[in-house]
Amino acid sequence: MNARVALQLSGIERHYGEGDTFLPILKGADLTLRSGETVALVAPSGTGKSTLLHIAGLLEHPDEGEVLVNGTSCNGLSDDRRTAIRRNEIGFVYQFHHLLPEFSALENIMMPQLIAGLPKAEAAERASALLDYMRIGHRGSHRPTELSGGEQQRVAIARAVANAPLILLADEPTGNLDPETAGYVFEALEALARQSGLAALIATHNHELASLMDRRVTIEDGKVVELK
Ligand SMILES: Nc1ncnc2c1ncn2[C@@H]1O[C@H](COP(=O)(O)OP(=O)(O)OP(=O)(O)O)[C@@H](O)[C@H]1O
Repeated sequence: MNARVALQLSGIERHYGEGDTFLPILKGADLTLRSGETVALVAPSGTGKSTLLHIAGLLEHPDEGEVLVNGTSCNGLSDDRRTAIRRNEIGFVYQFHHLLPEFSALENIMMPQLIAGLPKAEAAERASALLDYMRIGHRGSHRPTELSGGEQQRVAIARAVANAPLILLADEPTGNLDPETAGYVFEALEALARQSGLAALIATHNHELASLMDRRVTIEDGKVVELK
């Protein structure tokens, strides 16, 4: 595949604790993610999936190694610059949706666009199109508590891609959903990646859903290893 490299992690090292509690988690992890590809990160609990996603998403610094987003090395950038790259290039989806409860589904999806300076009408139009794409166009005026778990998660995905990021990072996005809805959410992520050239890295414990992605990787002894 010759698509451009959206995210490159090289030689990532990360530990927690010191002295007696020293716990090395990532020990030279490498990963390349290209535009339009979906990669499942399937690894046992505690091996460092969330740690890797946080480092990839510029939420944490590695002890060693380099993170390149769209060719830009993020090592040594100011916090402001890292925040700007995160806002413009990276979307996040978590196991629990983290939607703002006092706003409607539509408003939740508009929010990142308004923060990015888009006019209200344009943000509303794009939010509405994303809701349609996720097949929940009829639920736009509802608040998160009025939506089912699967609907909430689809709103969260729509919000994560509202500013057309280059990279989508998802940490157990279907962990609390029933199998049918989980399959639906994975399909939506896949279709988005294919259509918009998004590069998606999705941590999941679900091997069946992982098999829907272009590639599967795991973490073994602190390194990223390709799964067949
Ligand atoms: N802030 C922290 N301080 C100390 N240890 C931590 C910290 N964050 C994570 N850890 C430990 O690092 C290891 C990796 O954590 P991480 O959350 O990345 O794993 P994971 O693969 O995402 O696990 P799960 O599938 O259970 O979410 C775990 O053993 C965890 O207890």
